[in-house]
Amino acid sequence: MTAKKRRSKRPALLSHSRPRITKQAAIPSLSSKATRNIIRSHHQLLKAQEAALARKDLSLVEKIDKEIAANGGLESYQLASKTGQSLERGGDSSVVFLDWIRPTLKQLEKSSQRLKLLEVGALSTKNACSRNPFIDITRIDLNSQEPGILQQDFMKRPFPKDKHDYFHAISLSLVLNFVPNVVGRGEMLKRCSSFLTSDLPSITNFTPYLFLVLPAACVSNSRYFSRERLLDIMSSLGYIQLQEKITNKLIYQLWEYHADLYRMVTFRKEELNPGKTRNNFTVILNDNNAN
Ligand SMILES: C[S@@+](CC[C@H](N)C(=O)[O-])C[C@H]1O[C@@H](n2cnc3c(N)ncnc32)[C@H](O)[C@@H]1O
Repeated sequence: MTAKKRRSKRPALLSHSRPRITKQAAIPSLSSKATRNIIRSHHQLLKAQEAALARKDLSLVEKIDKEIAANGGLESYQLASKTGQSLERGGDSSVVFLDWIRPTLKQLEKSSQRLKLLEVGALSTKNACSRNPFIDITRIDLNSQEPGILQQDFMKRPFPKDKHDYFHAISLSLVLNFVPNVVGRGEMLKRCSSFLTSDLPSITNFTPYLFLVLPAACVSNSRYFSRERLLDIMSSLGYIQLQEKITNKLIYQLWEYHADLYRMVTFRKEELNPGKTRNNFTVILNDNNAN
């Protein structure tokens, strides 16, 4: 009898992502292995830099800065992420969001109002949401790749001053996991609600949305995080989960924001799923009222 070759079961890595869900044109220049390596290495360097910063080791911070630049910096990371969105090995996550909010958009068809969407971490002006006539998108990114994307750090975006500065929905697709600082991730989630409004008169009792996409491994294979922990955090921030889709690589969620449900709770880093092969992804939420 011949011995069957056994495939070793590796734990899911955070850099593996993207299901096939779009007809977008392929960007064939990078192999999927190269794409994964660039994404993984960028995340690792940001994480190492964050740790060096916490230790006030400024020479290491500078050294890592140079290493990031030598690897092509944020631009090369964005190219790798875009490749992940291409037909060959990925998908445009906004297709999922669009599918979920179609009934809402249907209600806007007979009105002149549009669903105002803030897309944080936008890599393209041509995704499915951008092509929908009932959505009015504002796109921002730390490093803008196109004229239709405003170069802006969401964490520094000025808080709304009048009703035009609010949004009916925010998309955070593969952005939260990009934030290297675990407290910063909590701050990012908290900050979203300050930009959301339920003021959409054409729809009775409209409630604003948050569309969240993360690598599945963040919730399925982390020592310090889980779907339940994410649900607890989002509930404390006033969100109710409407939709969820989990693939081998990504978790997509649609949340509805209710300001009256907000009850700030502190969530610290704690071991939820022990295991040597797990990753360390987590989100810390501090009760500091710093919205
Ligand atoms: C992996 S890409 C994801 C892009 C796209 N949303 C997607 O789903 O494929 C992450 C993007 O988020 C951007 N980003 C991360 N933190 C941000 C912040 N605080 N403000 C604006 N953009 C941010 C990065 O510059 C990067 O282009």
